[in-house]
Amino acid sequence: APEPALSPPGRALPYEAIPRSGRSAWLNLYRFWRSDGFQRFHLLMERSFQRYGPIYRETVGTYNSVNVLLPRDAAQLFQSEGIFPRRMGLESWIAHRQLRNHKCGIFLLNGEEWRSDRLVLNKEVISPAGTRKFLPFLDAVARDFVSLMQRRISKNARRSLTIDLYGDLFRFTLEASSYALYGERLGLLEESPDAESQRFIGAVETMLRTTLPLLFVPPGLVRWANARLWREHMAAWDTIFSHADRCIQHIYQEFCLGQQRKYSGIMAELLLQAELPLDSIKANIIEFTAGGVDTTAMPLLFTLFELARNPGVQAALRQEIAEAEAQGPRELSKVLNSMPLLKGALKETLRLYPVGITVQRYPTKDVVLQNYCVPAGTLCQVGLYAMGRSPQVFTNPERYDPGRWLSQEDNSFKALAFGFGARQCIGRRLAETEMMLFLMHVLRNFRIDTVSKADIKTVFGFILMPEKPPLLTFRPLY
Ligand code: HEC
Ligand SMILES: C[C@@H](NS(C)(=O)=O)c1cncc(N2C(=O)c3ccc(Cl)cc3C2(C)C)c1
Repeated sequence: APEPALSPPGRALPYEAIPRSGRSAWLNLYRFWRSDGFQRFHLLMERSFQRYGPIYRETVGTYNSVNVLLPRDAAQLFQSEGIFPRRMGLESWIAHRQLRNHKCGIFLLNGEEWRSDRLVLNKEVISPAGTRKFLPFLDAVARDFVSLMQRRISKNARRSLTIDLYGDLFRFTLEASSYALYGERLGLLEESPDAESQRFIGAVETMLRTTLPLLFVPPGLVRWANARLWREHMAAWDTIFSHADRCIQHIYQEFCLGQQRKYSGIMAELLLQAELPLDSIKANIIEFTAGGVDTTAMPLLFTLFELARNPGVQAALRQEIAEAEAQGPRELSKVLNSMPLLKGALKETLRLYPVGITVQRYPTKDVVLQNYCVPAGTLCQVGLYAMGRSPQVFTNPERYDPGRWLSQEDNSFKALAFGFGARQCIGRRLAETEMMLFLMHVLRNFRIDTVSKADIKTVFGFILMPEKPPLLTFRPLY
């Protein structure tokens, strides 16, 4: 076969020369729809990288994307994101906001509108100062979770507890994020959790599940083709908004009555600062409330499972926690910063189970990826799931080894689970501290075991989740 046409040195190959997955866009869409391809989107991407190499182009229906998986290509892509980084829009979510005449939060906004809201929100939600203020709230909820488990264990003679933690983890993350956001306990970790909040958790799950088939198809078509799915999607959104409205009303009422001076959560700080109009505060708080449940519960479940099937790692973490405690009572943020192995465990979990399976950008100027010229405005995606399991990027990728993140090797652009730069996940510090505190208190009080050592199958349901939740056993250490 003739040698592939190599471009003269220094000249990038044309865009059209990028390897393509599947010829016909519409046949791809049909195949996706039929084979439930959306649920296995991350696995299909991994296989495409194995077939076509570190860059390929795919067209599914009206959606066209250039996909990369190597850190240096991610770095190249982020260098050309401009000052208003942009991701793929979520038409069905925007359609709901327009239909109900709600403002959009920063996830759905773009350009100047996004930037002005984001800069105000950063101060309370992701800055070190903001994080230090809501940290104690998350610590209180993590301690309550341990008490809940101890109460349950004391109720059975075997002094251990084997349960499907799914529901409890959703209650924990909603309780924790709501306390940080509203300064109010929902009481989800008590014996009889509040029914309305349970309905909210269900609505977030339904909304995320019904978002999936809406991702790649214009909402107008879906409303006609599958009215029931559309109605279910809208009803879930309405439940989410009415729950958040209730919480916001409580705060707003108290805020108008008298300005208490001590910190009482992110929402109160935003009202006090008055740098955002109330309807913008509401739109963003709703995104944080709904976006703070499944996104953080799933990595906790995956971490507990990996620690259960890697007892050596679990013991090393318990040792690090004990040493951190032995240094005497200190400010919580200092305690968390003295547990690098626990931070590495979270990175390991998000490497193998990235909640958001890709990071997307539209480059604002032509960019060269893998020596191909990609024109400005082309949707580009970094395949996080494929990157995290690629032997080209990580040695022994299948091994759950938190220590790999502490070594001297260059890990830049390898830990992208929260995205990158000015548009990275604004909930990053909330999620990280919530997970660190949860694991610190749980590992200090219990040993985690699991019968099944087999890999968990994952499905993509707008967030990456287990096909079947693993059964875990909690044994008290004392
Ligand atoms: C409290 C809310 C909240 C939590 C908790 C949260 N997120 Fe996010 N996340 C957001 C919002 C809001 C955005 C959109 C930010 C923007 O567009 O400015 C976002 C965006 C992202 C993005 C896209 C970033 C980019 O560069 O495009 C990724 C990836 C992400 N989150 C990952 C995660 C992971 C992983 C977790 C948990 C382990 C998580 N998020 C938990 C609110 C949250
Ligand atoms: C899974 C990952 N997808 S991503 C952003 O990487 O493509 C992700 C990361 N961080 C936050 C989210 N959110 C949700 O889950 C969610 C629910 C309801 C609303 Cl109103 C807003 C949200 C956001 C977008 C905050 C989702």
